[in-house]
Amino acid sequence: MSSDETVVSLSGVDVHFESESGSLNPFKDPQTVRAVDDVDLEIAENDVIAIVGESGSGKTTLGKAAVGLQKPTNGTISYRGQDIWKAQKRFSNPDIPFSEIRRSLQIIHQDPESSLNPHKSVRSSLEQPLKKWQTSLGPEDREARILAMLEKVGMSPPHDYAERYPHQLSGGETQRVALIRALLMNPDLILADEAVSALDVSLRVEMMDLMLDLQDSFDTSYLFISHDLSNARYVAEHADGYLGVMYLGELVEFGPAEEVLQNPQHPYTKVLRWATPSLEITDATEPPVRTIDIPDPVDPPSGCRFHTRCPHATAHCRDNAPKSRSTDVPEHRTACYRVDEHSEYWNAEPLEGASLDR
Ligand SMILES: Nc1ncnc2c1ncn2[C@@H]1O[C@H](COP(=O)(O)OP(=O)(O)OP(=O)(O)O)[C@@H](O)[C@H]1O
Repeated sequence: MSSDETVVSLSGVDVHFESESGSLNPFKDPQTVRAVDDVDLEIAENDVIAIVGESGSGKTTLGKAAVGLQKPTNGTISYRGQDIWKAQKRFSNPDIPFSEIRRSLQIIHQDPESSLNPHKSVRSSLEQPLKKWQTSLGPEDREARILAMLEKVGMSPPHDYAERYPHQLSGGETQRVALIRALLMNPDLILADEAVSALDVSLRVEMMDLMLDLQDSFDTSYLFISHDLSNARYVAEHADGYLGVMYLGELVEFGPAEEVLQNPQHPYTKVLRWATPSLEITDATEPPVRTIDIPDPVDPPSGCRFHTRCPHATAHCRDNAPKSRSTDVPEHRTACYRVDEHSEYWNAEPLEGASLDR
């Protein structure tokens, strides 16, 4: 992590959901989806962390947990050392009040229209956070602040945009308003959940550049979630940030973005890299997996969850779940036995179709 102070810290976080199959069939036990399993993550001031993984790997659930919108089943989530969920309890008398935590942890969604009230003008939507959190600002200062922000994000003339309603904005403009709205709260962390995925490809880079540009002026951190490694990489590399890779609820690799991309240690990260043509790192035509089938998160494989697909899996991987461990590079960690030269992995029998080849 950077030397700045930690804003949000997740320690041993699980988020498990009871699936609804039990209600459809009362004789069947409800099943548990392990959306997030045993994740540790530290987000420091001014950090940019991009989390990437296939659909259903638990990215959104992890992000929501980090900003206090999803209660963990196990583990703790703290904001500047204050347990977020303890702060919510009545009579808990926390060091940091929950309202302050709520303000400091903001979210922008894939579909920003859902976070803007269709019956409110842009001005009115942006006034709300200022009225609530910047009570010293009078109406004129508020107006000046809003117009300056609209201008800053390229929505010019700002007076005209301030009058508009969400249906009069393009997708990119709506997303900019959602970003301004989050920033006006002066947050420490913004969860950007697939924030650029719905935009046209040409607008994505523009929006990501804008987010990074504003990060400097607002001193905020981003937890940027994407199923698309090119977007995650763009944001994390440009900010000199971190990249985390999720697979079936687990954070299987984490580290400085450039290091994770240039020197991936988890075989699943290599699959993602292979599947991202813009990276142009490999000319292999076949994906580096034994099977393309993704297991059911309700019933994940034993041991290492990637062992059913991994080209290097052994019986040791099938029978034992690897803990996240450090690689040779500072801050780079992965949940794969292959980084430990003393692991029993190296003496175990490769699974059918797999090999130990490095
Ligand atoms: N409220 C819920 N109740 C039951 N299961 C849930 C709930 N929210 C998420 N899940 C399940 O948890 C798993 C992880 O979901 P999550 O949305 O976090 O993944 P994701 O990586 O963000 O995927 P996507 O990009 O498709 O949203 C999925 O199997 C999903 O069906």
